[in-house]
Amino acid sequence: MARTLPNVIVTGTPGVGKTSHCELLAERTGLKHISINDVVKTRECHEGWDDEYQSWVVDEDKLLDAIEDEVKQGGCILDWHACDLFPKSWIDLVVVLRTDTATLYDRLSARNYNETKLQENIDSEIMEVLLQEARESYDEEIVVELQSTSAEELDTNIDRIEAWLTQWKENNGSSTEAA
Ligand SMILES: Nc1ncnc2c1ncn2[C@@H]1O[C@H](COP(=O)(O)OP(=O)(O)OP(=O)(O)O)[C@@H](O)[C@H]1O
Repeated sequence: MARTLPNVIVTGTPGVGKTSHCELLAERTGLKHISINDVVKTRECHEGWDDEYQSWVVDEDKLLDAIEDEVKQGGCILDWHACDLFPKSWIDLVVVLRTDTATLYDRLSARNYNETKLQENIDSEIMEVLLQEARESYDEEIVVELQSTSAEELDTNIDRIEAWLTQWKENNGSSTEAA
């Protein structure tokens, strides 16, 4: 069944601004923000807690099962620091947020991340790990890289995604539906 609303992934290194973008985007468009971190925790899609990395060890099959019905209906914004596990057939746009190293360092330090976790995330951003993952997993025309260092960039990014959504609805014959 064709979706009448698209599904969007907002991804990037932890601290780059995914939650900030998804919350604003959901408010402005009516699309549903699905925080995968919350799903993993509340629906127990994990195999326990990793003390070194201070994060859950995710059970990807269980996670996909947990969100499949909802996502297949369309109109979801998937917010996570990984993207390659979501089937291509589910996804219409992949937004990869980026920021510079100094900004990311400040944001993650403010969260009191331990040294291992902080360094791993900084390295990941420098190596463009998420951007590569997105480009390898989805068609290049649906992958968009956006800067998220300033509040102005956040606003511009939301405007761009909103404009893309309007266009998607026109192209898919759902422009008269409520967002
Ligand atoms: N474009 C931006 N301009 C200014 N501040 C930003 C921007 N994006 C994010 N921030 C700030 O950076 C911090 C981290 O943002 P946020 O929680 O949205 O990141 P995240 O990518 O969702 O992190 P995580 O993956 O850990 O959930 C917050 O304090 C937020 O206000």
